[in-house]
Amino acid sequence: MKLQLAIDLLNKEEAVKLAQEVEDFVDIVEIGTPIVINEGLPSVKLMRESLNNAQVLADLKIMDAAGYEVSQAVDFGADIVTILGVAEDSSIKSAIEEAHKNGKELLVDMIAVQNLEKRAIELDEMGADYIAVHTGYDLQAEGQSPLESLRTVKSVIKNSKVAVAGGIKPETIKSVADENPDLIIVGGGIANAENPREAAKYCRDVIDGK
Ligand SMILES: O=C([C@H](O)CO)[C@H](O)[C@H](O)COP(=O)(O)O
Repeated sequence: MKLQLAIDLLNKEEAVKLAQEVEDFVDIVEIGTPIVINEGLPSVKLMRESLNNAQVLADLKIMDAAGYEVSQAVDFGADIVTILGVAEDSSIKSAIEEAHKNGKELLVDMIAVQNLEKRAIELDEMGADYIAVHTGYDLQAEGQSPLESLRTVKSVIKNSKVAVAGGIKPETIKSVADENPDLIIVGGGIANAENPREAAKYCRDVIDGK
């Protein structure tokens, strides 16, 4: 099981500082959508150049022109790029093809997908590397969590890895880890913690079963 730190609400220099502080405990560092919107792909490049071993995920949430967008993110140093599960099949397929051509991975974000089971089966067959169930900020504000969706998607896919995101905190990560996803994504639970390094270590220990 891998741990990803999602960084959303900082500028790129602050994001690098946070990532370096917790890099020992995380497998993947995400440059979140708000950072990409505010500062563009140079934020991905700066993160890639600033880390030692962690992979860098560019949370582009691609919807169209997918092959091109993936190629750009890869050129700027992304190891994993995200696309939305509600995108057209042709977009998903070209994104997968472009990522794999470059030895990189594609994560499909299931935010706003209505029929999770059906779409997860289709994405699995298309060859998505990760299928991520995700309760976004706006539904978190309504009290929703991604646990039930995680169970649904896990029960139907055969080849893709399953990721889970949305409001996961050190206090709740154990209940998520118990479902055995391949990747747990924690954003504010680490980034907004009083001591982010301690929060990241705690999450790592739970994932490692310590
Ligand atoms: O993808 C995200 C969200 O849509 C804002 O861009 C977050 O990175 C994701 O939800 C993880 O962050 P937390 O919910 O704060 O754990």
